[in-house]
Amino acid sequence: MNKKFEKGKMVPVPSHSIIPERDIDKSPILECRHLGIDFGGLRAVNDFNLTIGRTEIAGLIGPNGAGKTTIFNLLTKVYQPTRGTILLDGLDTSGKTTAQINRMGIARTFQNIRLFNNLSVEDNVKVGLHNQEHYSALTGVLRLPWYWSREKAAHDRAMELLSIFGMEHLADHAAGSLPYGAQRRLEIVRALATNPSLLLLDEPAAGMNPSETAELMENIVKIRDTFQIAVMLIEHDMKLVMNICEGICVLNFGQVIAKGTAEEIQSNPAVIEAYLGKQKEA
Ligand SMILES: Nc1ncnc2c1ncn2[C@@H]1O[C@H](COP(=O)(O)OP(=O)(O)OP(=O)(O)O)[C@@H](O)[C@H]1O
Repeated sequence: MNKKFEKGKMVPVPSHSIIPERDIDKSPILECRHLGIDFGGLRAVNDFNLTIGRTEIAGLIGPNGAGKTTIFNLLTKVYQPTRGTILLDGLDTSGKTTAQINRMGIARTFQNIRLFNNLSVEDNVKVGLHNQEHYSALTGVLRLPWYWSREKAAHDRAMELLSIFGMEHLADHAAGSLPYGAQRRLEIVRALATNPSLLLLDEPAAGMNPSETAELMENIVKIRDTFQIAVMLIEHDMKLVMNICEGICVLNFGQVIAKGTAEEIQSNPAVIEAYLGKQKEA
């Protein structure tokens, strides 16, 4: 039987639940084929192959410097690959820009929070929503009726998205004034506002306390279930990864050393030596 993470523990879910089986084989949302990038003489990522299902929560783990963030940068075209192909929903993303990739359906958060600190919480979300807006500059400058109806829709949508994390009451606050955990949640909301089919989260639990992390786990699953999207996350918090990721990929020195379920990964000797073993020593 499937299990899901709820109120701090794994619980069985009934068979009619929308929590999917791993759906990799049903036209994956993402496929990386022989992906690689060199920085001068350094092969930061090499022969990276990965397939992610449409509603899968996937984990990318590995020791510091293994190449995890570089893979996110490749997926979002911050870097163009030296080798290999990335297919998003079956479409080759070669030569696309970061903005084009976002419109194609990949949104991300960053290891170091990147909010507009002086803008309100609501306006930070609207920045993501405006990726979807199509009214002309003239409509905006002249404040034509169409503009106001779009602005009302944007406000309503921003509040709806903020409600995922129970943050509607913070809408008017400056983003920079929020506590750290709330800023991380706002980054996720802003990424969701761009309407992605694949959400990339770079260390979403970094700096969170255990109760915030437990709540985050529930919310990541809730986001996947509500929006029916795929989530790929980089995370050093093994409890989070092992509890909510259906598929886990382990990198070391830019190479995949293991792929599988939490159970398979935890008992893989190469992983224990390269990653979990090192954690135990620490
Ligand atoms: N723009 C760049 N120029 C040169 N080297 C880079 C660049 N970006 C990343 N690297 C190198 O590539 C390797 C992988 O770095 P990356 O940041 O992807 O690792 P990571 O697995 O995300 O690490 P961490 O868990 O510490 O965030 C490192 O050796 C890093 O120094």
